[in-house]
Amino acid sequence: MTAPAQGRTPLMAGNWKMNLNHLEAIAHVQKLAFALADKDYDAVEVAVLPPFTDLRSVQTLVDGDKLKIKYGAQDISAQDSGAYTGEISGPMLAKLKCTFVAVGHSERRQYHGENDEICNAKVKAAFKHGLTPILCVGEGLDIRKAGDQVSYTLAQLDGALKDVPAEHAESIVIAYEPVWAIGTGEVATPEDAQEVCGAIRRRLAELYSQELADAVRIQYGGSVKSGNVAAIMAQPDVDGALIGGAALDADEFVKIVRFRDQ
Ligand SMILES: O=C[C@H](O)COP(=O)(O)O
Repeated sequence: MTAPAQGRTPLMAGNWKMNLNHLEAIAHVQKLAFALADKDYDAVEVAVLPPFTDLRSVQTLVDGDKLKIKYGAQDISAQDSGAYTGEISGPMLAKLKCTFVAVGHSERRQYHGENDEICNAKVKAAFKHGLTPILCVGEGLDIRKAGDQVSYTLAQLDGALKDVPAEHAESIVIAYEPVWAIGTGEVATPEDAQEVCGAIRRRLAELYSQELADAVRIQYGGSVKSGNVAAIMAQPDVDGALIGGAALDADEFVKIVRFRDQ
């Protein structure tokens, strides 16, 4: 087994989006746990990001059976509490022992108007409550066609990390998700993924330090499947994947987690 680049443990996270109710969630996580209950499973960190309504069920299962699977939410409010109908706060997610929370997923940006300022507030809210943000960045098709994918994505990174101190930023996870590859079956080439993930790491070194940049995990997301994950993971600056559609099939997700076996 090859050692993870720079000692970074790969993170494979399944973003279920608005799929699987709390009963289906229990069955799904049990299946993952059974399939991943061996020693190699320690070489990859595995997480699921279910809908809010599933989190208590997943927590009960993970706690009760002492599973190594981690879990988190798909969004977080920038506020701690109060009259914010429909929102879920950092303290609520922390109480559910969430490890991760996705921030700025392109679907939040597209359908809920989340801009870099909002993402910045949400990143800070996550850290305030001991949660690890998985900050999603990435360009749309027009930007890609114009060849501006690196500058566009780095501007999103800069905006979301504004005034985030190094002691927090060192544990962030960045997910590079080109919007044109999400749910389309059109996966970025490994070289496309490396180009932007490498640029993200260089920007982290400029914003903070090389040491911090070397420690941060950068995922690729966008039509990841068992058949393409190994080539993407072979890139030096790709440390995992944020998986949407393929994460809803437990067998397929397990194959992705076991990318080294392919
Ligand atoms: O969060 C996951 C991404 O949006 C990727 O989704 P996908 O694997 O269905 O393309």
